[in-house]
Amino acid sequence: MWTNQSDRLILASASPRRLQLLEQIHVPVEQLVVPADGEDEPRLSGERVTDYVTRTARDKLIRTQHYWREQHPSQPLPPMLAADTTVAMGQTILGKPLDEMDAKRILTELAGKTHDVYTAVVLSHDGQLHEALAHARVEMDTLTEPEIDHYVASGEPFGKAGAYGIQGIAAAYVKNIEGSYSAVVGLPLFETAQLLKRAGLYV
Ligand SMILES: Cc1cn([C@H]2C[C@H](O)[C@@H](COP(=O)(O)OP(=O)(O)OP(=O)(O)O)O2)c(=O)[nH]c1=O
Repeated sequence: MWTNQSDRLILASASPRRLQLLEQIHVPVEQLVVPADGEDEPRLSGERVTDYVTRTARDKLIRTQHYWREQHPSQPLPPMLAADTTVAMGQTILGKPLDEMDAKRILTELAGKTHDVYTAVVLSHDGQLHEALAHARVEMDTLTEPEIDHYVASGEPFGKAGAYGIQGIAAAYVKNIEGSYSAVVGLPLFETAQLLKRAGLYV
């Protein structure tokens, strides 16, 4: 249950999935989308996947805090949450597909193998930053070329890390998952609730 009667949570994200997931656990939430290019953040050289995903979530939060302060110069900052979801095979990141060819390349890489999905969540409240990292292992079925072509033509892979949506058609291709399902969809609900509780915003 949300404890803060005066403030809603500002969701620093354009993702409709993250909004839905927060609503699922009854967090009163308002989305604030800072104009961005929608492309993946560049990775620093030698940066570990877990560091990359955490840094990216933190950057999204800080960018949105700046934007909010510009719009509301004399008001205190409300609680704000950002997240980043990254799909990886070992230390190789399989980002959002750039086009159809790229989506096919990514799906060919994932087919018949197990990969990692990491979602980092960052929450700011009362001048403090709370962070969590959730992980899942996802086993993808083998996929034929016509299956991949058909899936890419559905449009579902676009705007999604790893070029698939487990909450959509891709559920038919996911053989097994270990770890947080909601982390794969974009926001790990258990870890998010823990962060909100730690900040005194949720009981
Ligand atoms: C693997 C997987 C990813 N995704 C989505 C979750 C994220 O929205 C997206 C990963 O991109 P992100 O960069 O984490 O998020 P985003 O660009 O959608 O939103 P924002 O940066 O504004 O918060 O991929 C699914 O919806 N289902 C899946 O199964």
